[in-house]
Amino acid sequence: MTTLLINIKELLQVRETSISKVSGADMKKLPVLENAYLYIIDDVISSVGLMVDIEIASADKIIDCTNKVVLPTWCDSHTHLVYAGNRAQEFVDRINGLSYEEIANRGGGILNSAKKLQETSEDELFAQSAKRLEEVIQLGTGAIEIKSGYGLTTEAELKMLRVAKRLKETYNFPIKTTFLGAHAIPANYKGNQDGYMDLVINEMLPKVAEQNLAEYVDIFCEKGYFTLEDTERLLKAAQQYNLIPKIHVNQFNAFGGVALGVKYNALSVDHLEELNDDDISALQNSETMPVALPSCSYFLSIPYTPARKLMDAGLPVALATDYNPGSTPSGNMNFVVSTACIKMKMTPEEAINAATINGAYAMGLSETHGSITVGKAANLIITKEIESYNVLPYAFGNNNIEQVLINGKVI
Ligand SMILES: N=CN[C@@H](CCC(=O)O)C(=O)O
Ligand SMILES: [Zn+2]
Repeated sequence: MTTLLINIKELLQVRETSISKVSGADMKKLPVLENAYLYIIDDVISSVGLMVDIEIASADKIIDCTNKVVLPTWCDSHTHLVYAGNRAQEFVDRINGLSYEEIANRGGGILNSAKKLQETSEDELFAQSAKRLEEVIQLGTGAIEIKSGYGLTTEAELKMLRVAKRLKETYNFPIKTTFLGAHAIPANYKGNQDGYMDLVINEMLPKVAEQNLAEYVDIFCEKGYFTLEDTERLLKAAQQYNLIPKIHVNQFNAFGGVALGVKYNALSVDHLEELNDDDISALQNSETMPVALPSCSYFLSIPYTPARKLMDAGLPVALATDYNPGSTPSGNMNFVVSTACIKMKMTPEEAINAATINGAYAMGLSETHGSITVGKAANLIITKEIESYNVLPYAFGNNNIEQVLINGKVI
């Protein structure tokens, strides 16, 4: 099957040679071909170029992209998309004055989602999650990471990861899975944090590895959740199973989680709403991707990750949704890109780099996704007719996507 996109007004993120990520001042550079074509054979990009140079005369399917922008699909490297029900009541409680922390202390928050998930059958959990996945694909997401962490018992954690695996198989879609058993201390372990860490490390972790259910390991390293000691214990134990860290750090407090992640070669450190100079120094000369989650900052009214500070220090930044029922009930990467521009003062070029190639890096997918490069997966967004790609972040809240192609097929 061959597909030819012609008359593309702007073809974004065209990289002749594959790069793994972009950092610092390079994030301002977004390579664009104007009046371009793109040719797909089966599920991969076969050639790209200017319309004036096109030599391909026919294809099984031709898509006219006059006045439209084409770009690689979004790479959403941080989600909790597999969850049960919602926490709309807590949203209302927050409007009425309770803080995220107060809600969690009353047994709401993550524990509320864990209770719901434990009571939900695997098939029902799959059905709810599949609906969310289908929705975000229509919004232009073409690769995604999914965490466990709303199970908090061995059985429920495994159930979440099995559901993520089934999504991957059912949709033939790039999904990376992360074991986040250390997301919160369940009520029956209150006052026995070490006991819960023992369960995570000695029972959950080996089963996750043995059943090949995750590639990454995560922990919510935060005051009131898990300490630096817990984090180090987990990351050390995970090494023997070759589970790579991608960790929640610095959401509310900065106390050394970033440096610890770097020490254990974390693929990414995520959140970073609070960030100090030591964190920046730790990230310099590391291969760890800082990941910002602006929709979470928006929803919880907490600070935005200082992306400018990171980029000015020569570092890369990736953008992701954090899709989850508590702090970010939205998997919309278009909103993330807009919010990064509007609130974090990222330029459209920086935000698009952060949401494509750098997101791919944060999932270990930059060899196959995240740019328009010959040989990479033909996962593409075709916009509606727009003046330029600047309109994507500018027209926040609008859906400017007309078509999404996954593995070369319009979905
Ligand atoms: N911060 C930790 N975990 C999630 C939110 C969890 C929840 O409130 O359900 C996050 O990344 O924001
Ligand atoms: Zn998260």
